[in-house]
Amino acid sequence: MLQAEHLRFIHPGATRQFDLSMVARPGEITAVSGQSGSGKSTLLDLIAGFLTPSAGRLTLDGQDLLPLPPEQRPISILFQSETLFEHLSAYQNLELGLPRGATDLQQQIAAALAEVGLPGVLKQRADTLSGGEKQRVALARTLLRNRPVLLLDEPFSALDDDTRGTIRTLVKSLTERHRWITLLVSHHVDDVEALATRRYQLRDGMLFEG
Ligand SMILES: Nc1ncnc2c1ncn2[C@@H]1O[C@H](COP(=O)(O)OP(=O)(O)OP(=O)(O)O)[C@@H](O)[C@H]1O
Repeated sequence: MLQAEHLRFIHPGATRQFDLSMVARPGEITAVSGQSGSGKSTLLDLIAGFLTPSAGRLTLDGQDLLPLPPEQRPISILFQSETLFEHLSAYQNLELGLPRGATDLQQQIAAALAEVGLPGVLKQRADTLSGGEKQRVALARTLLRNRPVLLLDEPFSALDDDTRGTIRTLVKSLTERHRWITLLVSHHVDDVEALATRRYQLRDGMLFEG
């Protein structure tokens, strides 16, 4: 279980204090909605380690995450537009950041691409993939890195309606199958309706469940 307890933060020069508490459980998608400027990105940045709270606790199954720098946190992030290196192939993008020299790396990467419904794109350059295909490659990267927390920051916004539906279904099934703790930040009510097991509203610097 991922648990934030009274994470406090004030942006430099701002007056509003955030005081954020929530839980997110394995195999579930926890949705956070709120108006523009309510603090959704601030919450994700605190969890990912890009911002440091002035007080509070952040734990994963009891382990304190706050001392860890972003790259050591057991967290993957999926953004609206995927951050693949466009001039590299799907395989090369997936290989980056994985331990070198593993004998079965190629099989692992092929298996991850097959699991996200993209067999056969190993050698294809990222700039020749569609938006939905790039999101699938990014989900394959999450599978390969095997990090238990997935942060989704408006991940479906740039996709057309059909692709949006299929990527949503894929995120839900991967979350359930791999027991990911998935946190979804979205303006879109239909994304939240389709995916969320648990919901929070961000208002006045605080999270309210329901
Ligand atoms: N670097 C910063 N310095 C000062 N204030 C900031 C900074 N970043 C964000 N804020 C303020 O903190 C508040 C929350 O911003 P945040 O980006 O987290 O909201 P959000 O809910 O993600 O908004 P949106 O949905 O528009 O992306 C806003 O009032 C914003 O102006």
